[in-house]
Amino acid sequence: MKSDSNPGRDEAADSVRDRELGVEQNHLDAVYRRLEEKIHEAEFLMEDATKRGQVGTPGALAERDAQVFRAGIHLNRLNNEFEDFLFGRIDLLQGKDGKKGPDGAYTALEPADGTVREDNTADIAETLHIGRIGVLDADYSPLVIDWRAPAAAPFYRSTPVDPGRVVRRRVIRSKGRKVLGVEDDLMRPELTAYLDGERLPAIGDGALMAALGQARSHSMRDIVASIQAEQDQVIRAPAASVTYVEGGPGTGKTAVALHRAAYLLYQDRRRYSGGILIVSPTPLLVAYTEGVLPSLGEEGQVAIRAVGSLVDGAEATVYDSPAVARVKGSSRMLRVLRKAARGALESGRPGRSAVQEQLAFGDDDEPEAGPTETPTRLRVVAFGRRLELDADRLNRIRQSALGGTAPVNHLRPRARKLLLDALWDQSGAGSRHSDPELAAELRSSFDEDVTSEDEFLRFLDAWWPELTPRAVLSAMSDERRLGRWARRILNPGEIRRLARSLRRDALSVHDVALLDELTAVLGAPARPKKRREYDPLDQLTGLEELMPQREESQRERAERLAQERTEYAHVIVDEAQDLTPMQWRMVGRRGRHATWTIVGDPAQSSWSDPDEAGAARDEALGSRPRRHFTLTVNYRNPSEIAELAAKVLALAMPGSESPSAVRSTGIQPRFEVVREKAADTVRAEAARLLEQVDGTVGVVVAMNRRDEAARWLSGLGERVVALGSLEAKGLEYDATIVVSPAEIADESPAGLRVLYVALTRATQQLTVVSGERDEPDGNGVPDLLRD
Ligand SMILES: Nc1ncnc2c1ncn2[C@@H]1O[C@H](COP(=O)(O)OP(=O)(O)OP(=O)(O)O)[C@@H](O)[C@H]1O
Repeated sequence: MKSDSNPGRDEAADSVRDRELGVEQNHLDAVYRRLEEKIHEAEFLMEDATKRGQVGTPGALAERDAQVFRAGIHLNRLNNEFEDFLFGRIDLLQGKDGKKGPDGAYTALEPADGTVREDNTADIAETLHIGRIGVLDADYSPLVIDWRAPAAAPFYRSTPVDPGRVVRRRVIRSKGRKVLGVEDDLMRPELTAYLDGERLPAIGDGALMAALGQARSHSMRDIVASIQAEQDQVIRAPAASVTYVEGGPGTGKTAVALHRAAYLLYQDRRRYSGGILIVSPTPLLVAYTEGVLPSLGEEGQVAIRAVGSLVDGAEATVYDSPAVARVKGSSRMLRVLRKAARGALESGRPGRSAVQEQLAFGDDDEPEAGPTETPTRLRVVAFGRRLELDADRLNRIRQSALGGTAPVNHLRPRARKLLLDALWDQSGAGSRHSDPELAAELRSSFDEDVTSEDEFLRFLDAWWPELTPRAVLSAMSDERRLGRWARRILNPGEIRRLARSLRRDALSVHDVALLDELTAVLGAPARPKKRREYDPLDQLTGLEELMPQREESQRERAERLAQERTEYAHVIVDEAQDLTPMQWRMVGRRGRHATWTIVGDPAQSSWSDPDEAGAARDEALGSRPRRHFTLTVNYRNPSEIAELAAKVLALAMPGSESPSAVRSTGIQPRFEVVREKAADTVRAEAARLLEQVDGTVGVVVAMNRRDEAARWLSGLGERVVALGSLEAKGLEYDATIVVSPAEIADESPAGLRVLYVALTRATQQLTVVSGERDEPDGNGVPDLLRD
């Protein structure tokens, strides 16, 4: 790791470094002066807009609104205290032509002929500073180029093999308004370049290594200052259709996906006002990645949701056993759910109202005991006559209504109409008038007569209740009934396990996809309309739609819109290899008209049947063309850890290649064997690692040991956490302890791939703790990790 206090640095180098820091400090000062001017401008605009509001004509009010909105966004972005707001700089040679882009920078990628002189010297023609958002000087020259602008691309794309116009790439580290350090990479090391007659120096050992060596916290950092060329290709890939990215552990897939969201918004904000959805496998990964987009200046338009929280109101964190998960995730469930939706209707009225059901997603909610008895007879009095439909007739009416293909809840009006037809026939009133107009009038008053009777309404509610997804799911917890609905689709063991798991209180991650499917099968119940705040101005002007609600800030408004959104303009799926077929259907419904970015690694898949999931994914994506990318460099694990993990990869997916690790630490993984109690061994090792690293320590255990492992670590502080194997997805720690590889590998048919995930979480140190089941050798190396 590079350090600013390298003792070997001589005085001359120190003075060059100080001078360069001074140069960057001057530039940063100029940027902040300009930002302050812009903030004042925005504040003035806001004030001016508020005054317009007092004029009160519809035109002035609409204009006020638009102005407040724009100025508000501007202020928000400028006031955001960005850590290292300005982070990069490139020094470039003269371009082939003299054309400039909208950001004031020259557009040519290649240098003009003759720019490099025969003695390998050249002059720097252009210097660009790169930052989180763009800032133009008062004369419209670029003070800072937004990292997503085309002019910033060479900062990421240029390599010594293909340098383009870039001579030197510099990463600037600052805190608040103070420049702390610079790291230079020379893209044309053979060249002696001059800037304003002075030789261009290079400081430091390179930005990437400096970034990778930093201690990890429980939040992911953006990589905007050190995005690598192959990653940049993905981030800036055109949004059309499907961008498909594969890469091994630590290749930056999650980081790239997040930066791509920010890039797409920058490129076409209007188009993505339809929202970007990022689907993440676990709430832990959501929490870990949540801060990255705000650090890039983006909030509001992007929703990061765990796959267990995609359905409104559901917040599932419970994991099913692998055997149950395999059933719930399989596309066979589709047929079971369709049968259950119709079957639940015949079983009778659910115990709670639709509104209660809507609210009944919380973890502590008891699922219902199941539907109450369905009525077998309808008796009403109409036109003074007693009318009655018996069980047989009712059954025929129900079958006829169900003959339609519409969602079950939407067939209720049809069933009601068929009931009324049958009662009308029985009443004999149809023969009273030959005049069609009079007959129609009579029929209409008959219908009114019947439908105003409490008896009829009660009957309809019980006989054709409005079903909610949750009610159907709880009806499926009855093994006998589920057996009927799942006959010849699931085997008896699967039916038993599925029914038992649905009797549990809390919703599991896999239940959420079932609920979503049921919403589609049943038809969405009408949402209660949200009441708007009363705004007297609405009454005056009639500009309801244009006026923002008075007490709602822009951020709240963006959040509310995001909450209400069910479809998105772009969908990004992280850890896509883990989505089950039923989850692909759920995610697919949210992006029916979207463009997509899908990132994943088949070697890390915890789903047992990748082909089945692949088919569901292809169905979700339809015939959209796909653009494939592969990321090849592991930025997380040092080579010592990557080599150990590669042994499991060879078992999990023979023949697949590991990404190459970009650095080595010289520290080999350690092997410990449980002597008496796992608790003591793991706790002692965790305490040791906490001493060794500045950042975090993760202890990964088989899923059924999660709670136990948390107890082992109690009192060791917040830097250390215990995780079930499936929860480790996507996360990283300075050091990890993987407890019993054999237990993790035996958890499910995908166990070896899950173990591969567990072994690739550490940025510095890894300890493997083995029990008896791991059959450790004399050095403590478990069977699965031996050569
Ligand atoms: N260009 C880069 N500069 C600095 N750090 C980087 C770069 N690319 C990736 N990293 C870091 O490498 C680590 C791994 O990145 P990330 O989690 O995005 O990888 P991943 O491919 O999603 O991994 P996994 O498949 O194991 O979940 C993170 O700490 C990330 O910040």
